[in-house]
Amino acid sequence: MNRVLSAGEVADLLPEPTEADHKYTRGTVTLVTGSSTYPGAGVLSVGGALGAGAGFVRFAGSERAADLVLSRFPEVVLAPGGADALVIGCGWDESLRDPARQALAEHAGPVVLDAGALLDRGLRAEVGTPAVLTPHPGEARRLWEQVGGGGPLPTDLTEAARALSGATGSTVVLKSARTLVATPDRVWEYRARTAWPGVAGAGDVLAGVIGSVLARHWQAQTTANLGDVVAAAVWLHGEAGAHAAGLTSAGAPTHPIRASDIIRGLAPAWQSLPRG
Ligand SMILES: NC(=O)C1=CN([C@@H]2O[C@H](COP(=O)(O)OP(=O)(O)OC[C@H]3O[C@@H](n4cnc5c(N)ncnc54)[C@H](OP(=O)(O)O)[C@@H]3O)[C@@H](O)[C@H]2O)[C@@H](O)CC1
Ligand SMILES: Nc1ncnc2c1ncn2[C@@H]1O[C@H](COP(=O)(O)OP(=O)(O)O)[C@@H](O)[C@H]1O
Repeated sequence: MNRVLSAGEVADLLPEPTEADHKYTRGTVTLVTGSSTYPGAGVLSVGGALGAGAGFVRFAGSERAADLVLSRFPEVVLAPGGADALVIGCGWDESLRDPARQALAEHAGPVVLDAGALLDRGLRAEVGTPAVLTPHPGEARRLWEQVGGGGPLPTDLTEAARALSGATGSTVVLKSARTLVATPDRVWEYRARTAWPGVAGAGDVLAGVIGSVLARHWQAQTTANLGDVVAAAVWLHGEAGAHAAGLTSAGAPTHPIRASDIIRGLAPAWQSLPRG
């Protein structure tokens, strides 16, 4: 039976900052995303990281993407420095491999590998645990072939996510209308309340959101289960998409969205969490 987080459980996993918090205690994230081929993915992943509560966001993608990121989000820092969590891969091309390796060499915390980065064997091998891989179904099939899964990837999404997690030893986020988060021994599920978030760039936003939530937990050294933390991030992103599409209550009429709208939906999704 897949675990489905309640809004109350998500609220506990996404705590509000306290008076004692400051930008560094709230989690720092570095994103190696947005190649010159796909600069927009850099902007979208950074937007996800900022909108999910990180206190400090660094960007180490291509120069072209960096210009776009700064013009949209001047709060982002380009100077190198440490981070609690790394997000690598959204809008990947080969030019991001060197900055990714450099960031990994100095890093001990959680790493999110998305898009082309999760299919790069060398890079995967350089990531210590905990690693989070975020394939869509096409990437999941290619990853399964790479890790020598034997036979086709199971068609059942739960089995597929579990198999990929077992074969890679990583937490796997298998994305679709139903998103499965799998660790080798457990599976979480988030079922989207509307299909509008299935648009280009939505997964880039998600990678940033996961990195942001992981950074906060790593920095605070919480004892929360990694799968629970990632599942909470998936919930926040999914509910942000629902808010963006106008689905504020069950049955409300909805409308098309673009991935940038999901970033804007993160605030009302966060605000909808039951507190106290
Ligand atoms: N604004 C930007 O900069 C943006 C940049 N982006 C960046 O673009 C890069 C390429 O990413 P990508 O996902 O577009 O292409 P790719 O990895 O080749 O896989 C596509 C193939 O997989 C399959 N497939 C099956 N099921 C699927 C499913 N549910 N969802 C999706 N695919 C599914 C299907 O193949 P089929 O099943 O038809 O054989 C399909 O042809 C990546 O770095 C990304 O970050 C994007 O994020 C967009 C916004
Ligand atoms: N039918 C759908 N309903 C709701 N969400 C969807 C649907 N299809 C895909 N998504 C979501 O959209 C995102 C797509 O991610 P991905 O395929 O990596 O796109 P991109 O690389 O363009 O960002 C994932 O978060 C996935 O859960």
